[in-house]
Order: sequence, then C-alpha cells, then structure tokens
Amino acid sequence: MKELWTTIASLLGAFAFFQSILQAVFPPQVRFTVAKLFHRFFNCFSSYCYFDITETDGVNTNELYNAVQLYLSRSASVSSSRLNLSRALNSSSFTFSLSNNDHLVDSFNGATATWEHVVTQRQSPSFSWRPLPDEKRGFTLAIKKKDKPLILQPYLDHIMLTAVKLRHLNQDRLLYTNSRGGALDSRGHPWESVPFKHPSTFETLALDPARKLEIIVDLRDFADGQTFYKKTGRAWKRGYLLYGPPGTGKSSLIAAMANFLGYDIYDLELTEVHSNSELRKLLMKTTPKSIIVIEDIDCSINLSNRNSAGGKARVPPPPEGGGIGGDDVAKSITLSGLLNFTDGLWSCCGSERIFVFTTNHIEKLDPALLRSGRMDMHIFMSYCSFPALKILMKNYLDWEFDQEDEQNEEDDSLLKKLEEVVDVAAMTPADISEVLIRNRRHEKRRAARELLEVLRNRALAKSKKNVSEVIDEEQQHEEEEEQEKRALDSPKEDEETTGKDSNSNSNINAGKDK
Ligand SMILES: Nc1ncnc2c1ncn2[C@@H]1O[C@H](COP(=O)(O)OP(=O)(O)OP(=O)(O)O)[C@@H](O)[C@H]1O
Ligand SMILES: [Mg+2]
Repeated sequence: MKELWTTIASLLGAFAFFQSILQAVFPPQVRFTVAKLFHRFFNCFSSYCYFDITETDGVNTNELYNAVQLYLSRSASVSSSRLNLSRALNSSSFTFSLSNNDHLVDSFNGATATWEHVVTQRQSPSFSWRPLPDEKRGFTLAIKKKDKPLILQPYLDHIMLTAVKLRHLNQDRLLYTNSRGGALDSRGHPWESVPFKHPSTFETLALDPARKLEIIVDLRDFADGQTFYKKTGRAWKRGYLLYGPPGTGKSSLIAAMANFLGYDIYDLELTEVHSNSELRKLLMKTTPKSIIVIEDIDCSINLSNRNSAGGKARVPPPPEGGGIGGDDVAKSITLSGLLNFTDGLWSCCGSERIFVFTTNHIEKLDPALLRSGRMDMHIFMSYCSFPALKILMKNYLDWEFDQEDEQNEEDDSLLKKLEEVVDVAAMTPADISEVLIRNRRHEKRRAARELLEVLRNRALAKSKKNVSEVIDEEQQHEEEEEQEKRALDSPKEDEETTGKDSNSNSNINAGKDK
C-alpha cells in the first residue's frame, strides 16, 4: 500500500514538473501543441484510444458534435451534479448537457465509453473570414483499444439515430391542414400548420388498459421497426381504423399517438381535395414521422363502390387562382385514388408514416378499405367501461386507485355501485367527463356520488327504453301475424265472392309487403 502511494506521489510530481516546464519554457501560442504532443507520447503506452469530436471542422458545424451533445444530455441529466441547461428554438423542453471539462461514462454492447467535454480558450487568429467564438469546444471519447473495431462504428450510428429521435421529441409537434382547398401558400406549400398542443396522452386516455397496452406496443414496434420493414420489403407505414360512437375518444387517441411518438399530424380534409392527382401531391408534401388523419371517412367520400361514380367524393369547386389540381380538377377523388394513396406505390414516397381513418359507421365502409393488410389495426372505441371510468376519475377527481390502503369501506362500496351500473348506462367518456367537470369543485366522494346518480338515471332510461322497444316489437309482430292471417283467409273469401278479384289481390300484396 505504501509503495502504491509512493508511485502515485512521484507520478503527480512528474506531472507537476512537466506542467511548470510547459508554462516556463514554451510561449502560450505553442503550449497547446506541445501539450498535445505529450498526450500522444503517453497514449502510445495506454490501452485506450481517444477520439476528438470538435464543434466545427474549421468551416462547417460538425453534426456529430451536436448529436453527441444531445445523446449525452439523456444520461447527463441523471448522473451529473453540474449541468448546462438550454432550450432550442421551436421547443418547449429543456436540454441538459455536460458542463465544461466535465466527464461522463457510458456503456454500449458491454464496452465502456468515457466522454469528456473539452473547452479551451481560442487563440485569437490574426485573420479570419468570419467571427469565431471565444471558446473551442469538443468532446473526447475514450474507449479501450481492443473494443474499437467492435463498437466504434455501431456506437456512432447509435448516437446519430438516438439524437435524431431526441431532437424530434424535444421539438414541438405541428398540426397541418389542407383546409385552404388546394390553394398554395407563398412557398408553394399546400399544407398550413399550427403548433400542435393537444394534451391528450395514453395516461389520460380512458381506455381498457389491456387495449391501451396493445396499441402502445404496436406503435413502439412500428417506430423501432426500420430494420424489420427493410428486411421484409414492406413500406414503412401502418394503418389504423378507429371506429365507434361520437365522443368515445377517437380524436383523443390520435392526439395521444402523436404525443407518444413525437410525430406531426396531417389532418387531411378530403372534401377540400379535388382530384386524385391533387391527393398525390398533398401526400408528397408530407414529412416522415407523421400521422396522416382522415376523420369521419364515411362522410368525406362515398365509399360504397370502388369503380362506379358512387365512389367519388363530394367535392367543392376548385379554388380560384390555381390550385394544385392542374388538369385533373374536373375529375373528382375516388376510392381507388384513396387506396393508392394509402396502399399503392405512392404510399411509399416517404417513410415512417401512419395513416389513421376514423368513422362512426364502420358498416358504411367499402370492404376494400377494411380488408386485412390495408388498415393494419381496427380499434373499436366503445362506451365507458369500469377500467376506463377509473382513469377519468383519476384525471378529474384525483382519485388515486394505486394507493389501495387509502381506500375505506365506503369508497369500496361506492366503486362497486359504479362498476355495476356503468356498463348498463352505456355513456361515452365524453358524457362522463362532462359530469365530472361539472362536479370537480366538490369533494371527490360527493362528485362520485353525483356521477353514480347520473349513471343510474341513464341505466333506468335505457332499460325503460328497452322494455318499450320489446313491447313495440311484440306489437309489431302480432300485427304482422294478423295481417298474414287475413291475407291467407282472403283468397277463400274471393272464391266465394265474385267480381272483387282485383281489390283483394292488392290487399294481399300490401299485407305481404309490410
Ligand atoms: N376515451 C377518452 N378518454 C379521455 N377523454 C375522452 C375520451 N373520449 C372522449 N373524451 C373526452 O371527450 C372529448 C371528445 O372526445 P373525442 O373528440 O376524442 O371523441 P371522438 O370519438 O373523436 O368523437 P367524434 O366521433 O364526434 O369525432 C375529448 O375532448 C375528451 O375530453
Ligand atoms: Mg373525433
């Protein structure tokens, strides 16, 4: 032990000696170069190799430097005690980065990588074409020489890919619309955009947790599936069809998907598109990492027949002053045009895109749109179930279901009653949210009791309606039987009565028609 300390002390002494020689003998201009030479000399005996990644390569910004900075910001935020904080333009989140001359240890494929953020004062040059920053910044990566051939390239690829993802997540999402009816903006762009600030997330979405998890896993697989899609020769895209009654959360789910993946949304208003070629041009102007949405698809386009005139959209006249429709403006958009857009060759003119169609009436859609492989996942958004209700109560009343011990017998019985009645009441999450918003200033148990009351009334109204529907059905059935009986009896009467043939026949038909 004593020997070890002696060795360390003599090494430190030698280092201090070299430092003082450096300061005393060499002028400041060459000091940096000499230090570098010393470094290289010692590196010959080291088991590590070092890579300098400078902020600029002399003229241009080094993209790798920015990528490393972003990549390290992930781990820096948890492991370092002193950090630089910044916020990029068009971003609502903060980025952490290593502060000057600090270091961080990362691992990749079992190997260790040590990063150091090196900041030195720049010697002011005698002449420069453009002003240079006062400081020279760079990262130094140290990895073991034996690991270099195995990890260097994949590690740098991994850093670049992660940085792209992080940059996208840190940036605010945009919501695009083609509501100008095909008119172009000053840059010749058919889409208008606004910042997308919808707060819906998978956490706030009232949906069965198992279904929710299924969707999350599917989205994650899609976003991470670049290699898979390439290997299998498939276009990197995915289609979701969301269907169900109004107010069950279809639009909220789209917003949650966009927030989860960090994608932009293109809200495609089909009634504003005048032709298939215009549709194609719109598609070509969308960016990767985006969700292309067609809401209420059954209302935007008559999808009953792919080839007939019935398969055309109800379109307004083209915009004045030249839209993007060109010669095709006279024609209108067809179902096959739409399918080409989502499924055919044109769907591949970008990558990593999700198509989402929503409808309240799935039965109105053409089977061509529903066949497997076209819309990869059909998601039924239904009335509020008990697990979904618990999420809404957590959102609006801060009712914490995870902390079971906080719940008493009274709460348990209240929840049991809610569970019994919620399915029968068949209320949408939107309706339940309204009730909860109305009562959110009350104490949470009181608000829950109010909700129970509303659910019970709705369930009662539903069962009364059901009873009256059953009675109506029975009455109708009896009437039909009566009419059929009369119709069967009447020919006999006709045979007995002459000269009334024509009148009796029309009665039979009327009865049968009914
Ligand atoms: N599943 C849900 N989870 C959380 N909130 C919901 C849910 N469904 C509806 N809501 C609430 O109701 C409002 C309307 O819901 P949303 O617009 O998502 O319904 P929709 O299914 O798209 O309806 P439509 O078919 O009329 O377009 C939302 O702003 C949200 O507050
Ligand atoms: Mg909607």
